[in-house]
Amino acid sequence: MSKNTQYLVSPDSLPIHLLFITQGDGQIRHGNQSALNMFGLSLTQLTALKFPELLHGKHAEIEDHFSAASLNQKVVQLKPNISNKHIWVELYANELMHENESCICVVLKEYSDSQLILSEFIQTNVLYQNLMRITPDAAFIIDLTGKIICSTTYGQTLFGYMHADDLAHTSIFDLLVPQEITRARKHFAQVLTGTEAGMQEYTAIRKTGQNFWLELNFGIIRQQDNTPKSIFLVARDISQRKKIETELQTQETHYRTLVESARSMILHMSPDGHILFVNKYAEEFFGFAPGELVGKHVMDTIVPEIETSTNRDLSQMIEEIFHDVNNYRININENIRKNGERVWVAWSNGAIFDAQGKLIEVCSVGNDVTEQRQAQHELAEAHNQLQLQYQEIHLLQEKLRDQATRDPLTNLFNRRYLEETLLREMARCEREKIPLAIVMIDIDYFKKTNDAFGHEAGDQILRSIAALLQNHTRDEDVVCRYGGEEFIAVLPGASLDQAQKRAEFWRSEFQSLDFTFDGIAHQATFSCGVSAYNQHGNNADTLIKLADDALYQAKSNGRNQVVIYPSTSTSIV
Ligand SMILES: Nc1nc2c(ncn2[C@@H]2O[C@H](COP(=O)(O)OP(=O)(O)OP(=O)(O)O)[C@@H](O)[C@H]2O)c(=O)[nH]1
Repeated sequence: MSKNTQYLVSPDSLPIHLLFITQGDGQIRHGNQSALNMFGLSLTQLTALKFPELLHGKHAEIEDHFSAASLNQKVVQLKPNISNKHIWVELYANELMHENESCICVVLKEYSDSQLILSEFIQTNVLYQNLMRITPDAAFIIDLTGKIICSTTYGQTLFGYMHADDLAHTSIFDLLVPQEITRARKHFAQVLTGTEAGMQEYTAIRKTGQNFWLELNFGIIRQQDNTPKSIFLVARDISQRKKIETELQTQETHYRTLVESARSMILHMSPDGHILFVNKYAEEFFGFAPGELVGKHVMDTIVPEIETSTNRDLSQMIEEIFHDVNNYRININENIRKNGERVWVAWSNGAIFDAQGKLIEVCSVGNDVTEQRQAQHELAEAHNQLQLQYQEIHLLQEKLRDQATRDPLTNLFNRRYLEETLLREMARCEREKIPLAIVMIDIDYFKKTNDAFGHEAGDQILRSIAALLQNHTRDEDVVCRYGGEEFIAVLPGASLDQAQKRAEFWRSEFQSLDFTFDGIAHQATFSCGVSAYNQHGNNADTLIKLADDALYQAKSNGRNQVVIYPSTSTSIV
């Protein structure tokens, strides 16, 4: 309105409280019917007053000088005549022409109950006033109908509002999704009647329309007579917590589904060995009813004291598992069903620690390996059997090999073995640059002995020579029965001279043996021919042949003597 505006509508017909006062001294010039009603005064009474006389309490800032600017948007308390109650009003002032004179038109806007409460609240309660100023929470003062009187800055931004006034007069219930309102009102009513004091969770709605989780916690602000005056409300955005809770719940559901559908036994034990949890499969496997195992000690239910096949003390094992579960990451042990049946289970164990690192549970996952164990057992048995059979076969082979290489009468190696050995030993001596000699032995007049005392006597002599040669040769020497009464000794490392000496020793020893056949004393002798590798020849046949030649020479010379083949090359020794 401009300064010189004349109004055409009668102020009395307007449903608002209007006063016209003179600028400067505040003399009331006019009041409309609505204003007269509010004050309970006649127009004459009202116009006899100056504006300050209508005020309750001190309002120094507007008492000195009255102008539209000084009055506009001031909140004041008035004292009407009609009641003892004082009225809070907000003034909206402007200049205009009244009966051709410039004056101030003041609209008196009555404060709502909630504004009144807030005004009183702020003036009277320093604690809450400060609380609202400093609290980082979304805090609200609401009236007893749920209308917001004031809020902290975070209270506004939580709901997506920018200014304090945006939320004023809004019901807290209108900030929730519609389907939550009934429950919230019930909660609120319970708070007021004192039957429900706690906090509750709701789905709230932001200015943008976005939903979010909210926790509301109501506290009653009481008057001196203990009647509720208003509500202090703290609202918390719990969306993040709810998200985590939902995720946890989902994970828990997944875990539970996994655990309950698993075809493995899953068991949690406390550090003293009591069963804290066991899945359905484990209950069925061990033959217990649902819930029957929980609370029981493993040693009283599924773990026997002693393992039957190994005699292992299983109570000791349980103790050790809790002492250091890492040593029992995997353990296969005997368990026992409710019906007493023994079963084998492969358990894999893991420790569960609390935040302080203390072991609080052992979680074990088990699989029935009874059949595998049985199969393993049978396999081991079969393996043992095979091992035995193999040993037998090996012995038999050894025996057969022995039989194939040994002479049954004297147990000396036979001619075939000699041929193999001689070739091998010659090669070795060649490699190692050591000498090798052979001695060929033939019993003298053996035919006569046989003829005189029988074949058995001859055999006895043959066995005696064999024993003599075996007892007086080195390990690496090889003694063979070469023919009927012929023997060959292969002497690796022996020079011609050493071989001769050895043969001489055998000859002399044999000569001194006393035989008695049919009660008649008998003395036997043999002759020897000696040849040496390289000196006389460098192949087996030649070596044997030359030894035989030397032997022939011994026989020709009269027998019972050792002859070495005449040297044909320089000795390597
Ligand atoms: N008892 C017995 N006699 C055997 C065995 N093998 C061969 N003889 C006998 O040995 C004798 C060998 O006779 P001869 O070859 O004439 O040789 P010798 O009688 O010893 O005559 P010299 O060698 O010239 O001294 C034969 O009578 C064979 O029967 C045997 O395994 N046991």
